[in-house]
Amino acid sequence: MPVTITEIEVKDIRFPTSNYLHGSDSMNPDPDYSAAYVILKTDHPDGLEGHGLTFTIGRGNQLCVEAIHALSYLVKGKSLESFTADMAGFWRMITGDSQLRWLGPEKGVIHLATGALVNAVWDLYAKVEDKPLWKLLTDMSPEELVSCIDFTYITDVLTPREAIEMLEKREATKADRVEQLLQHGYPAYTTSAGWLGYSDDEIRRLCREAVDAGWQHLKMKVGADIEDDMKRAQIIRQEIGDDLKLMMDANQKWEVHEAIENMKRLATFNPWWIEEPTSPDDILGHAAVAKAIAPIKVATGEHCQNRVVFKQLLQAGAVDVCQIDSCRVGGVNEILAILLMAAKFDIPVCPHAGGVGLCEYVQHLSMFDYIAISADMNGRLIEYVDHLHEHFTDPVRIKNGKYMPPQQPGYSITMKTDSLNDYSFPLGKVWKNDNF
Ligand SMILES: C[C@H](O)[C@@H](O)[C@@H](O)[C@H](O)C(=O)O
Repeated sequence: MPVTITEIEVKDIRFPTSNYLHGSDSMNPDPDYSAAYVILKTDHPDGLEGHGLTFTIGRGNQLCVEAIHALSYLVKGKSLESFTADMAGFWRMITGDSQLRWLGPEKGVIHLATGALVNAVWDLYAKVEDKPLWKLLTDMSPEELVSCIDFTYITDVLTPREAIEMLEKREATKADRVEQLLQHGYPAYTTSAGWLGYSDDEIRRLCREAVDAGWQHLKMKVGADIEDDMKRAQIIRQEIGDDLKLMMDANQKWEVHEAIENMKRLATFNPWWIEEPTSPDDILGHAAVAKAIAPIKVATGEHCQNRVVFKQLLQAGAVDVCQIDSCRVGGVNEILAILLMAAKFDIPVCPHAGGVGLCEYVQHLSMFDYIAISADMNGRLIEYVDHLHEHFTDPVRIKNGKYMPPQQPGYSITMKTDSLNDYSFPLGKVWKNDNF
């Protein structure tokens, strides 16, 4: 029975910094985590809806909400089947709209909005098929998966034929990896002990708690002040010992030469990777950093605009760890292209998840990557931050430092109705007494 998207609601959801207990990073000192949230209402007899969001911060959310409104005419009144029959065509229709394309193309606010809308369609698709998104993707044939991808501008590194061959290689053993995941989960790392702004005692306490909870990999923020970074790294190493992996994240703070100089100093604490050492647009800068600080790895991707920029990061040897972001690029379709390109270059994918709803989203992507593309969990981790999960109807489940596969149908991004009401900006109960 065809399912029609009858109405589209877009909400401006904001969580004041004081509502979740963490410090900050070198570029976002006071982030009100926010979601430009979209609901696709349908005529499905069970009232199924597609939900999607894009993670932004505070005031920026408003622009994203407006951009989703602007795109929604492309989806409203259409049937889900008209999209799923040609997923790549659906994606091209959204990103190629001649009235809106000029705003990007495929970058910035309009592409964040694309991510929210496209992911909402995938959420609806998975709910209609009664499967969690990772399983929906897993059950697709190589041809079906490849038919979801827009290969425009990437055929110099990946053709549809090659993508099908890569996926075919994994077909026979997919079921074993599903079993493995259901039993043991997917490895993760925590960012929660490493924010800026904690006292030394708090850092020690958070590190101890993280070690006791079974975390083997921890990430700390750097970039505000190198002396402070050295001091905090020393405290963290004292608490977690030499064997656990420590990652560092500069959130784009440094010039290329500063990144190299600072990482040569921080090397004494044996960091596994440095994340976003400089501008996310500076591919050659990342390549220079990677060359100068090896064997410390360079990780980036949470602000990478689209598959074309990912392609160049990979081609230039500028990235050792590919950090896809489920909302910044244009949703599941574009993520599939990036996962396949990363696999071709033999670069592990460790998704970015420090935001609202990102953990809920990216677990599906990493699990699918393992089952159908990489077939490997070595050196691959999903980021975990421990706040705001209580707002979701199907929050992530972590056991012994591992993500357990979600079981409910959809893309795990549906927020509770009370949360949507209370945190709506500016009239939800959390905001309504504030003066703006
Ligand atoms: C403002 C956010 O919390 C960022 O600090 C966060 O996304 C971060 O870059 C991360 O890697 O998790």
